[in-house]
Amino acid sequence: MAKVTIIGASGRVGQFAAYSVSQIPFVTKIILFGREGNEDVLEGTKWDFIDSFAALGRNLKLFWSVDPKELKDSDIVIITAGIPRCNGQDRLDLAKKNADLIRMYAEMISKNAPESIIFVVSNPVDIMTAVALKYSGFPQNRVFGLGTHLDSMRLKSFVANHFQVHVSEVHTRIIGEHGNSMVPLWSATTIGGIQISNLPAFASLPKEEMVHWVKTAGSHIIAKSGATVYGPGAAIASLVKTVLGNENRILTVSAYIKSEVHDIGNVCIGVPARLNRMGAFPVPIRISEDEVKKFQESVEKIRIVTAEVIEELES
Ligand SMILES: NC(=O)c1ccc[n+]([C@@H]2O[C@H](COP(=O)([O-])OP(=O)(O)OC[C@H]3O[C@@H](n4cnc5c(N)ncnc54)[C@H](O)[C@@H]3O)[C@@H](O)[C@H]2O)c1
Ligand SMILES: O=C(O)C[C@H](O)C(=O)O
Repeated sequence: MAKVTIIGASGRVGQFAAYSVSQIPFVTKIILFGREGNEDVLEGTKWDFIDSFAALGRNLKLFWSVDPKELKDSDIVIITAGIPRCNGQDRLDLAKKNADLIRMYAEMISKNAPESIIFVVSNPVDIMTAVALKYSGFPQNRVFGLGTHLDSMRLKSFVANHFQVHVSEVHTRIIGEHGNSMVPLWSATTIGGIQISNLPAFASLPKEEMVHWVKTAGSHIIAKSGATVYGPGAAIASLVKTVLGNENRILTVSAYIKSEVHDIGNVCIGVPARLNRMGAFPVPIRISEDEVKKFQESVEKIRIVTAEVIEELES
């Protein structure tokens, strides 16, 4: 039995995330939360969802609201509200505009659902996670962001295709910024449990092209269809299932690190974390020298923008 609230439920990602979350068997209550003025969209979406539940034989309670009090007793609150980037923009261009909103929602969640877990999706997700952490006042494990989970899924799909294996045979991850400075961890990539560099086909793997595609996948999709929706929505639901199902899977989310990756820390960024009913717990890891260098660069980039955004919020 679990209650999930989606803030930004009138938006594209919020709607598909809500739909994907509604398919998790133990989710029994969903609140589609939106801002005043969007009541009609939320009302229409609610009834559309209820039709889908009838068709699929799902039995759960689903409401919409613009009243913060309805956040009460949420087990997890997903924040998808915020401006998305347009064709040609970088995710970091959204930082200052979305920070005010995330701050407002973090304070609202802290007041109305003080025991919940906050799951940030809005971009730039690493910085918005830091803003949500600061202004909710929640412990570090109870605030995390989608981070590089979606990027890791994108890479996984390419690797599985290249090796002609089912995606479940591929374990790979990308750490760092959900953006240009992301770092693929080939040292932590296995296929069928075998370290990828021990497979002869690794030599012909077009690694650079694959990573380039992962880095540009979001902008490519936005340029063609206007928004990324189904990838993020499904990725969000799989993390919600992992957390609420207390699965203790290790997935790559944006979380506050202290010193887990070669003593680099004091920032929210994409790292492998154990996810369970208490939230996200970064796993101490050791990676190759080259990967550490790139991760450090990614961290410093995010650290600077995070500091600028928080400074502006405080002024
Ligand atoms: N982390 C990821 O991997 C990932 C993936 C996809 C989208 N995103 C981000 O999610 C966010 C939403 O994307 P989308 O495509 O659903 O956008 P959208 O424009 O379809 O929806 C935006 C939502 O935010 C709400 N919103 C916008 N400004 C608001 C304000 N000032 N006050 C209150 N609510 C406001 C809207 O009402 C709507 O519900 C964007 O920031 C986007 O970049 C992140
Ligand atoms: O690329 C975007 O702006 C949306 C999202 O971060 C994504 O990677 O799909």
